[in-house]
Amino acid sequence: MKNNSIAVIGAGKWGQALHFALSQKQKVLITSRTKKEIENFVDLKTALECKYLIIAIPAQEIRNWLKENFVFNGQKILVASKGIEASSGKFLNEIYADFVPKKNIGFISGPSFATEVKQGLPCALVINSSSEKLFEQFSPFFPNFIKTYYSSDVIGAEVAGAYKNVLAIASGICEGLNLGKNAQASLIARGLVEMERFGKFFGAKKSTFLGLSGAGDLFLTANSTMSRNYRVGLGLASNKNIEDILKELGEVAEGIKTAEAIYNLSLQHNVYTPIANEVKHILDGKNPKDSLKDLLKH
Ligand SMILES: NC(=O)C1=CN([C@@H]2O[C@H](COP(=O)(O)OP(=O)(O)OC[C@H]3O[C@@H](n4cnc5c(N)ncnc54)[C@H](OP(=O)(O)O)[C@@H]3O)[C@@H](O)[C@H]2O)C=CC1
Ligand SMILES: O=C(CO)COP(=O)(O)O
Repeated sequence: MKNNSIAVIGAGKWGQALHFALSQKQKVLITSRTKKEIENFVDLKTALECKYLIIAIPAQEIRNWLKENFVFNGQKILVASKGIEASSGKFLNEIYADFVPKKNIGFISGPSFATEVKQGLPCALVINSSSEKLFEQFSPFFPNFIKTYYSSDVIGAEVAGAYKNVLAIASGICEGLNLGKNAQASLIARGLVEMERFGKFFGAKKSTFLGLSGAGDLFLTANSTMSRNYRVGLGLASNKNIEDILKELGEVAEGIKTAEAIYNLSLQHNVYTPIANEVKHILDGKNPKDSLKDLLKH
């Protein structure tokens, strides 16, 4: 393994933005499923030989990708994905735990649209890991326009990053139905309470939901057409079917599968998650106006 070598795995929107950002300070390799014309693009084998890896592939694909491609040989890893595996209800840290020791892995969270990061606009991110040393190792790789914070609340950051995608779909629906800014602010505020309730059940800290990973990323994503999940919500409000919405989007919208995961987990553990449940029902074909009536019921 080469000392201080870094590679990004997954050259989608976020992988490419992180590659751009980290390349400001040092040479960073990048690889992906599909070969791309990007500087320092290498094959997967070469990337896996790096000491530091940043993995940016969709949450639902991670387990298979790890099974088929990954061999642990001491690498330090940052996970850039945000989602919960729908087929199992597992959080990403649980999936990675079968392949990588906990002290070798961290999870990125916080408000960070790839498009803005790729323009070098300022942003703040959290590196969540049981190991503060891992944060200290990765932090110097980030450019001056990204401020990094450390948190040990891995589960809190994971729940926040995944849940806000579902709430962004809900917020897009709210906007698409022209329900007004009062309704949208209420939805986002209640959504924050809901994600905290869900997170606390799994051991998350309240403070995580009030910071960058929770309120920060939620306010960003649930308020902007730059969010893919928000755009899914807009499409659902105009009665488009989900296949057409996804074809138009051409990129991942993690909130779709995460809504299913939250719905199942909340049923299993009896956690009250009314907004996420309605998003799941709308994705399954319920009329959004009926969902609204159900959410407003006393
Ligand atoms: N975009 C953003 O602003 C942010 C995104 N994220 C999160 O990062 C993750 C990735 O998002 P993003 O990059 O935007 O998504 P994109 O849809 O832009 O790209 C996803 C990438 O994942 C790769 N991929 C898909 N399926 C597989 C698979 N089975 N095996 C290996 N690679 C696969 C694809 O590679 P290829 O193109 O080579 O086929 C594709 O480039 C998501 O979890 C998202 O929530 C987090 C913060 C910000
Ligand atoms: O996570 C993101 C910003 O922090 C990106 O959100 P979308 O996937 O909805 O575009």
